[in-house]
Amino acid sequence: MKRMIIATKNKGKVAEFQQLLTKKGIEVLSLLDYNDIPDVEETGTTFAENAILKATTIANMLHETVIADDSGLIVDALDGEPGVYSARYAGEGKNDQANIEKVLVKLQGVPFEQRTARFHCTLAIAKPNGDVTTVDGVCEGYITEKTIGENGFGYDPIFFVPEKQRTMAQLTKEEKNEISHRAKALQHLLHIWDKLFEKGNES
Ligand SMILES: O=P(O)(O)OP(=O)(O)OP(=O)(O)OC[C@H]1O[C@@H](n2cnc3c(O)ncnc32)[C@H](O)[C@@H]1O
Ligand SMILES: [Mg+2]
Repeated sequence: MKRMIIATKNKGKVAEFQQLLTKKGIEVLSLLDYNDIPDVEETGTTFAENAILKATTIANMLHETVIADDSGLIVDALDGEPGVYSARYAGEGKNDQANIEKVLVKLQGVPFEQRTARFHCTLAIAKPNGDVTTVDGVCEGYITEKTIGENGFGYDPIFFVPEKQRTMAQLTKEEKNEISHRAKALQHLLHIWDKLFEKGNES
């Protein structure tokens, strides 16, 4: 396995997959390397449904094995919101700033110890023959009261990571990849990698 296509148009995700997979000798391509790939409509109500939808649609379109990532932020005090709707929480425009603002406004007055949250990532790996497998990763933390840090993407500036005593947006890419939901899911996938691609099982 010399290269892998990640079925995403999210630059932040691509950068993280690149860092994680390049050190395994795998070149990462994404949908940003292709022209005219339409957005897959995320009609599922779970991360797994959406990850499978994205992976199988793109594997079928490109006739290649691909990995799709469906992920999001789950805030306990908001009954699990924004959850699967994380990318479009404040509207269809996928505006990170507006999404963050909406979470912070809804959590106004909620004390720190009740601001527990987690990032969830489901990865689906789909082969052109229709085989699909999913793995998950979770990262626990707290929602801050204001944005702190410049790195990462999405909700990283309001996600405090107890292990690192900083927000996700204050971590380097390497530090985020030590603890993130995405890195943990990918680790699970790499554990079953040989089984997925053993002889007679490649296509
Ligand atoms: O569907 P693709 O093309 O992969 O890109 P997307 O940005 O739409 O991705 P999702 O549908 O999986 O939505 C996930 C959203 O959850 C948030 N999110 C996921 N992982 C995150 C991370 O590591 N740090 C911060 N926010 C994250 C962020 O707002 C994402 O836009
Ligand atoms: Mg999406």
